[in-house]
Amino acid sequence: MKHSESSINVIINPTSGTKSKDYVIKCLKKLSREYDFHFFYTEYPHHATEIALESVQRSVRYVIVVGGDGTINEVARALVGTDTVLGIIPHGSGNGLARHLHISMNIARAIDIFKQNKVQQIDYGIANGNLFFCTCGVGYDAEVSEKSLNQKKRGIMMYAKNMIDVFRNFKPESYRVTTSAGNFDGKAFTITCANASQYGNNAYIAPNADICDGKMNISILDPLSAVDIPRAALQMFTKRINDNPKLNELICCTASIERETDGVMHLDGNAIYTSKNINVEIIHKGLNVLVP
Ligand SMILES: Nc1ncnc2c1ncn2[C@@H]1O[C@H](COP(=O)(O)OP(=O)(O)OP(=O)(O)O)[C@@H](O)[C@H]1O
Repeated sequence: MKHSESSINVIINPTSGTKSKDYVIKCLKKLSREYDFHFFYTEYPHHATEIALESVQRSVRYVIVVGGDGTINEVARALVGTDTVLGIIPHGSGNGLARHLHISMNIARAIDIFKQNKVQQIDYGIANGNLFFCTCGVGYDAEVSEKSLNQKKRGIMMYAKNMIDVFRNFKPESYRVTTSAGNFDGKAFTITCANASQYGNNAYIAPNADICDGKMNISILDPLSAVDIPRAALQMFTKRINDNPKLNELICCTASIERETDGVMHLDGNAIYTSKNINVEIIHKGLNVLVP
């Protein structure tokens, strides 16, 4: 790995999203007289973390991700608490963090971020030792993420199919959520700890979440039946989910979620298995990110 403090490491996940990465590489290569880009292609899950860790060790100033929220998570977890700055060229299926930060989905405009060099410190979350930057949660969303694990096909159509398949057999679990802002006790469709306001694709689960306030917005949806889904979906895409009478919101820095058994949890849309008790906390302004 060739590095210097002025170099910019670009980590490309060739499998993220549904579009070819050729155009973005071509655009970046056009700028190679002005910027000292070094390109790295991920070859397997978590490879991005290894490349990012090595970049930090070598004091690389910027690490740019060409990928989606999963790749961003793998890179950003190596950058937290360091001076290395994360750049995002959105190329995933949902691009929740990029959308929250108003980074353009237009590649040429997203690349313009280098020229402005505006750096913002953002918060991130830790759930049972696992980092997240957008959202983490349990319940329906986590089960949909679990179904998407190891599926080769990506994109919104695949995700929509998984959502329908999971909904058919979904049984809400009972939870106890304890926070300094209040508690929740009962069955829930989904519990989402939102550092950013959306899951991706402009589906806003916590429209008022502020990524720099040192807090998370925990959105808890009571059990939903099939007739409740169209309204809840419409409200998510129009930033009005807080109008839904089945939504409970707790805004806090730390939370404990207790459920009936160990099970699945998602972090930025990627499912992992964890214990029945989940401790979540927000770390204030722990990551430097290039923003428009
Ligand atoms: N070469 C590779 N082969 C298979 N999987 C990979 C490879 N490189 C990275 N990955 C995995 O691909 C996963 C998905 O990437 P990513 O989340 O960026 O795309 P996405 O799911 O399409 O977008 P989004 O998360 O925004 O919806 C990551 O979790 C990462 O571990």
